[in-house]
Formats: sequence, C-alpha cells, structure tokens
Amino acid sequence: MTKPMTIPNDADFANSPLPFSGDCFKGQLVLVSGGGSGIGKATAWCFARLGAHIIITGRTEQKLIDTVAALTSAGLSASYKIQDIRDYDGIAAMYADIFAEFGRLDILINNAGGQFPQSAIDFSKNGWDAVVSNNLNGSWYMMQHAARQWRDRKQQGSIVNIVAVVPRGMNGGAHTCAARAGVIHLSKTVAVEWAEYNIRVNCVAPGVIFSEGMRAYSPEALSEFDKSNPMKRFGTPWDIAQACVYLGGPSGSFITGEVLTLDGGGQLWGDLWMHGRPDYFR
Ligand SMILES: CCCCCCCCCCC/C=C/C(=O)SCCNC(=O)CCNC(=O)[C@H](O)C(C)(C)COP(=O)(O)OP(=O)(O)OC[C@H]1O[C@@H](n2cnc3c(N)ncnc32)[C@H](O)[C@@H]1OP(=O)(O)O
Ligand SMILES: NC(=O)C1=CN([C@@H]2O[C@H](COP(=O)(O)OP(=O)(O)OC[C@H]3O[C@@H](n4cnc5c(N)ncnc54)[C@H](OP(=O)(O)O)[C@@H]3O)[C@@H](O)[C@H]2O)C=CC1
Repeated sequence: MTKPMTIPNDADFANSPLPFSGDCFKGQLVLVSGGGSGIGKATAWCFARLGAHIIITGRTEQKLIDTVAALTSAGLSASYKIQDIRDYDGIAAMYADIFAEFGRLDILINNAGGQFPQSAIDFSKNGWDAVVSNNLNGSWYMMQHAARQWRDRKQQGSIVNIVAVVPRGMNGGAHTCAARAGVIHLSKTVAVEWAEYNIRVNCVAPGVIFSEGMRAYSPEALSEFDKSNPMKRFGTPWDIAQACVYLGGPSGSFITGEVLTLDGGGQLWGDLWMHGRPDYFR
C-alpha cells in the first residue's frame, strides 16, 4: 500500500539531499517571497543550506518568524520582511531597505501567490481582480522594483517566477491561468529587454505539489490531483526548490526567458480540475 503523503516541514527540508554541495551561494543574498510556507519555505532552506543569506517575505508574520527561527537554529542565515506583493510603493521601499542594509540582492524567487478554485462563469468581479492582482500585478511589482535596483546600481540579478502549468488551461482556475500565462510572457519579454542589464528572468511551473497550499482545495478535488500525471503522484516542495537553485544560480547562467515545468509529465497526459470534475466531464 502507498504511504499517505504528509506535508513536509522544517526538519524534512533540513535533511533532504542537496542538488549542489558546499557553500556555493556563500556571500549571496536571496529573497524568497511567500517563504513562510510550502514551496517558498523549501526554497529558502535549499539556498540557505548552500550558504546564502535568505530574506523571506509574506503577509503573516508568525509563519515568517517560525521559519527564520528554524533556519537560524540550524546555523543558517535568514531574516524576514512583512510585505504584501500587491503593495507597489511598499515593495519599492522594501528593496531600498534591503540594498541599504546588504548592498546587494543576487536572486529573487518570486513565489508568493495563490487563488481559489471556482468555475469561471461564477467569478465575481472582485474575485477575478483579487487573483489577477495577486499573481500578475504582484509578481510584476516584485520583478520591476528589483530590476530597477539592479539597473541603477549596475549589479547583475536573477529572477525565478513561480507560475503554473498553463499550456492546456487550468480547469477551475481560469483567473490564475490567465495571470500565470501573463507572467510567463512578461518574463520572456523582459528576459530580452533586461539582458542589457545582466538580469536573467526565468519561470518554474509546478504541477501538483503537496504543500500547505493544498489546504485551499476540497477533498474531492484533491483526490483527483495525484491522478493528473502519468507518475500518479504529487511532487514535493523540495523538487521545486532544487529547480529554483538550478535556474536562479550560476548553473543557469546561460538560461533566460525559459519555463521549466515540473509536473510528472502532467501536461502531456492528464487533465486536472481544481474545483472537482463536473458531472458533464465524467
Ligand atoms: C492539463 C494539465 C494541467 C496540469 C496543471 C497542473 C495544475 C496544478 C494545480 C494547481 C494547484 C495550485 C495550487 C496552488 O496554487 S497552492 C497555493 C494555494 N494557496 C493559496 O491559494 C492561498 C492564497 N490565496 C489567497 O490569498 C486568496 O485566494 C486570494 C488570492 C483571492 C486573495 O484573496 P484576498 O484576500 O484579496 O481576497 P478576499 O478574501 O478579499 O476576496 C476577494 C474576492 O475573491 C472572492 N473569493 C475569495 N475566495 C473565494 C473562494 N474560495 N470562492 C469564491 N470566491 C472567493 C471573494 O468572495 C471576494 O469577492 P467578492 O467581494 O465578490 O465576494
Ligand atoms: N502547490 C502547488 O501544487 C502549486 C503551487 N503553485 C504556486 O506556487 C506558489 C507557492 O505555493 P505553495 O507553497 O504551494 O502554497 P502556499 O499557500 O503555502 O504558499 C503561498 C505563499 O504566498 C504567500 N502569499 C500569498 N499571497 C500573498 C501576497 N499578496 N503577498 C505576500 N505574500 C503572499 C503566502 O503567505 P501569506 O498568506 O502569509 O502572505 C504563502 O506563504 C504559489 O504562487 C502557488 O500558487 C503553482 C502551481 C502548483
């Protein structure tokens, strides 16, 4: 019988095998938005264990405090900032503070985001606006303000945007699909525009990843998620974290404007309904 999945925690991330070894990010500063849970937390752990100082951001202070405490008690270097990614001016001020304190930022992992599952025909105007604002506008504000700092200081930078697997749409998630597709094509565009400034911009597209984020989905929808790919299972936050390290760091130095999909082959094979499969499609 397959072992039931559990959401991995700090202790798991402290002990998972690393994709690289040594202190290859020593002296570097990495900002992970939404780093207080799930994929963001795993990514923070992965970079921190490879020597980087990590700044995690999010809206809920307690999650940030707990994650920083777990990292620092493992002897790693981390701090946090409370920041809503929808706050354009607040983000500009946050980067100004970071550059004043550290004098640099090497990698932005633009991970914060989220949505709710619903049939598109039922979206309220506010529901649509909330999801597009969070995932498209919020991702853009985080990218643009970082890029302005890098350009003005003549420093190189690297951005990894966490998106989703959008080529065949996202049933029950049309708002987030539109927003993530927007981020992907925004990234391809600025990957070219910002090459002049030595700024690389890439995307990581997770399929179904078993994280705290899964609590937003009904048991009915969840019971189908692991059947949406030919591997018939969820991926882990650590899978995504390692991809962020690969693309964001020096190993990705000749990669820009790319989307790395980690979905167990789902985009080639399965279908997935974020709010449960309607009877018509059974
Ligand atoms: C074919 C192959 C396909 C393979 C594809 C694989 C795809 C993988 C599947 C993807 C699974 C994705 C997983 C994840 O993303 S996990 C992370 C999930 N985490 C979260 O989503 C948490 C964050 N979410 C939020 O913060 C919120 O959802 C939101 C983004 C909306 C922000 O909310 P905000 O605080 O701004 O919103 P309000 O509460 O003020 O509400 C604003 C309006 O939105 C309406 N709303 C909110 N929630 C719901 C809901 N559950 N149902 C319906 N409507 C909702 C709310 O009512 C407001 O509108 P009104 O004023 O009109 O009421
Ligand atoms: N798990 C999956 O299967 C997939 C996840 N994704 C995406 O990956 C990313 C990480 O998801 P995951 O780790 O699974 O889920 P989580 O819900 O654990 O992570 C989302 C994080 O983003 C933060 N966040 C959300 N909205 C904002 C905001 N407006 N400002 C600042 N921070 C915000 C949340 O913190 P707080 O609420 O405290 O601010 C939270 O820490 C998300 O963008 C998600 O949509 C994409 C495809 C699949």
